[in-house]
Amino acid sequence: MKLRGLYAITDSQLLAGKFLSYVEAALEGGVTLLQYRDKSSDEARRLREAEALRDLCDRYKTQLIINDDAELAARLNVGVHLGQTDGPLMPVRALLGRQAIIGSTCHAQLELAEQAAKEGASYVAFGRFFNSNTKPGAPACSLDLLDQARSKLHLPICAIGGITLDNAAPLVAHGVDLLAVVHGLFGAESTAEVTRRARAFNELFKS
Ligand SMILES: Cc1ncc(COP(=O)(O)OP(=O)(O)O)c(N)n1
Ligand SMILES: Cc1nc(C(=O)O)sc1CCOP(=O)(O)O
Ligand SMILES: [Mg+2]
Repeated sequence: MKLRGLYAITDSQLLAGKFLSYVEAALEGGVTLLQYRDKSSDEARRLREAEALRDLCDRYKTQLIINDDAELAARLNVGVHLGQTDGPLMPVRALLGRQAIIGSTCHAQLELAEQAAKEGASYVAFGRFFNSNTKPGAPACSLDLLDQARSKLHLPICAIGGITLDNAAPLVAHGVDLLAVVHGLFGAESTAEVTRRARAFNELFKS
């Protein structure tokens, strides 16, 4: 499966009271990957929500990725996204199998991406590219790094951090395969606007 297009990421606070309706609206507009990102330790709710997302993703033929939690990903037979403090990648690859999608946060460091590629990552994520409401403290990353990454790496490149429809086009022009977005997608006022935004993000990959 080609990993290219919109990578929608959930946010439990932003989506409170409209979680599934907003996610479904995004899937309606087209989502290549959907990440369940919930930083709480409420295991029961996390399992319930992740199962609901898996069922929704099955209906829309979208791939579900769980943030941080390889055990939950294994339980649901879906992919996982790992940051630099979320544990080593290789045992997770062994746990989830060769086909599973495993993403790796590489901040603004090409060496981290080269290491992740060696260890079997399915995609590497660089960021943050713009100011992020969701994660204000994330280290900054430049378009120059994308050019270097594009020439050195042979796996999909994901960009994250403050991405909106107004600032995403240069990222795609610099070789990004996946646009990972929270507020720029789910910060919309209505489900119709979420769907419109998802479609518009995907349009950026067609020109
Ligand atoms: C697609 C994508 N890229 C980066 C991250 C950030 O992961 P991490 O550094 O582990 O931070 P948290 O998201 O866990 O707070 C991500 N989740 N997804
Ligand atoms: C979860 C996350 N990781 C980042 C990184 O730079 O590693 S930025 C980020 C938040 C992305 O949300 P928004 O689209 O609202 O800025
Ligand atoms: Mg993490």
